[in-house]
Amino acid sequence: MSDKEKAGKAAAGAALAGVPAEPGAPKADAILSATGVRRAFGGLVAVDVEHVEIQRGTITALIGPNGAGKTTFFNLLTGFDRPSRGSWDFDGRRADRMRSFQVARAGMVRTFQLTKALTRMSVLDNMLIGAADQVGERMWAGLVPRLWRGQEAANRERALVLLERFKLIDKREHYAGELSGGQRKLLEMARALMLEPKMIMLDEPMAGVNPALKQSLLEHIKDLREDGMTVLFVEHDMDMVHEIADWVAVMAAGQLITEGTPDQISADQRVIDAYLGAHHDAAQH
Ligand SMILES: Nc1ncnc2c1ncn2[C@@H]1O[C@H](COP(=O)(O)OP(=O)(O)OP(=O)(O)O)[C@@H](O)[C@H]1O
Repeated sequence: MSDKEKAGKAAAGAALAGVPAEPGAPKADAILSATGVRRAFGGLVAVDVEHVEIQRGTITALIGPNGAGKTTFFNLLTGFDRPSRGSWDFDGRRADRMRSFQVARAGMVRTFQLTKALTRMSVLDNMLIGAADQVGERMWAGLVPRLWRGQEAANRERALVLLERFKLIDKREHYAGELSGGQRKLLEMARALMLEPKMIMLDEPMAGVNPALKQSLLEHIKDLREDGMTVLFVEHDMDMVHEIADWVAVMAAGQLITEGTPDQISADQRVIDAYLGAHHDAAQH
């Protein structure tokens, strides 16, 4: 472990010391604080979170069985979906009425899986529209030539620095579709960083990544914290959660059922039941 990583982990641990392992636990310095967030699709309540706070400068994992509402909750917080009710503050500003691009501008940025349209663009073009796609990828894809002309040199410079950091610089003129699964994940993260976020939200950053690249991705995620960012990520792989998360929030059937350190969560009977319950249900279908 590098000195920088040790310092980052220790600072995150100190910030969370004494926070009770219970849903909605207050944090000393919450960058995000959400209350009464509910999203129903017809009769199905996908998200019903009473209260949650995310401590600034930490890596928080959001876990829960399939269909727990994790992705829907991400979509709500980042303005890509609208709640049935609820409110939240991000970095001291009311954010629940913001549109997705306003949320991104305020500093809360999520990664997106590379869609078909993006895989047909070069890696560098993907970076240059990295900021823009938070307002709707399809709309912006058509504007790339104009962006190219109008772009500031600073954007290009930043893109190249990030591609270097994520070891994708040699691929900059390649189609994104030519990248391996792991390299795509790196590109998704690098694109989100074009916006210089304060908080980055990663949806299953390890899905489809081979073991060789997993370690490198983990290091990149820790670096985000060491650079002062707050990280919230959805993940199913508990080994990974143990390795990098300072804190874990658990959702089941739309609700936040508990929070705590990775060790506390692994030992929590409610968490074990939630996962076993989900498997049990699946087995019955
Ligand atoms: N647009 C939608 N219309 C109707 N139902 C939806 C919609 N989006 C999500 N749902 C439902 O809401 C519930 C929560 O889904 P969500 O994708 O948020 O769960 P998740 O925890 O991210 O699951 P996974 O781990 O499988 O990705 C599911 O029952 C899902 O079928």
